[in-house]
Amino acid sequence: MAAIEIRNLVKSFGPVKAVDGVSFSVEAGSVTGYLGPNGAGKTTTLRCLLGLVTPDSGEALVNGERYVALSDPAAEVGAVLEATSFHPGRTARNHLRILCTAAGLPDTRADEALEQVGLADAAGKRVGGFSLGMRQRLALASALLGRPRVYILDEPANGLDPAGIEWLRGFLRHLAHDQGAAVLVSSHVLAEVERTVDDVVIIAKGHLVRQGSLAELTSDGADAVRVRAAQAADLVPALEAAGGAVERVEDGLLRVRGLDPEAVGRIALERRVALTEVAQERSGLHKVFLDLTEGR
Ligand SMILES: Nc1ncnc2c1ncn2[C@@H]1O[C@H](COP(=O)(O)OP(=O)(O)OP(=O)(O)O)[C@@H](O)[C@H]1O
Repeated sequence: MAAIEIRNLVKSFGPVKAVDGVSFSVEAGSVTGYLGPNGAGKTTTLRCLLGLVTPDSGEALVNGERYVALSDPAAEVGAVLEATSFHPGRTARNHLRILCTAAGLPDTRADEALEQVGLADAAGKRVGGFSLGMRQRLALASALLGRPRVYILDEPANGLDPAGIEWLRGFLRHLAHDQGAAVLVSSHVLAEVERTVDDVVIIAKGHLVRQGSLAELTSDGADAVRVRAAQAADLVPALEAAGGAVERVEDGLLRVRGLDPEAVGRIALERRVALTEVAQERSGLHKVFLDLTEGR
């Protein structure tokens, strides 16, 4: 049984099909990035998983159950949703203690969770004065309270500075790889999660576009360099001698695998061939995501 399972999920809001037949699963011990442009349907999917939205059809299951059927939700799944609201007058510690009480957890979990997210020093401060990044950490602390093994995080990197994003990366990987948790993390910025995730699910306009492992996403080996030159044919022997696999796309246009643009440029210079174009072509999931998000 997968820790998180989405099966043929469909949800419309009036005429808008927010999620239209999406299926994927997340296993324990791995971080899955749920990626897509703004409005793709990511938040709706996650809200279905957390029982906040009722699907029109299909299923969104945590540990094989619908969220509403979980007997002790705080101990099974931790969530960070977009735009979590906090009472501004409450301290971080009190905010978490209230959640502990509601979930039947000891108060001591509040300080432990604050420590885990690096907010121990701010435990007694009012949340109203917190930066967006601190609020994100506090939201994450609330997800940790019941020590669940499944995490559903909607854009958790929002508002974090580069150091915060680096910290979050290490933290999510630790949860999954060292503690065996299943982590599903949404983002509309590929670069944010690229070094965090093991697997990737990409959606756009409510449809699943691609899913695969990170290895497939970043399969540099399959990336190619586009080379355009009037005398492109003169370059072929030298490119091949340097280890490139050359495809002749059309007269004056080559696609070279196994060499980077810099190496191609150096060879062209040595051969005195004037290039009119030299560009990295992305393949696989990387290209799919860029095609979906470019210009947005
Ligand atoms: N409660 C709602 N009422 C009406 N339309 C909604 C509602 N929630 C979502 N939508 C619409 O459903 C579509 C998918 O939205 P969703 O928030 O799931 O996308 P997303 O991928 O999370 O986007 P973002 O990255 O901007 O958060 C959008 O067109 C959105 O406007």
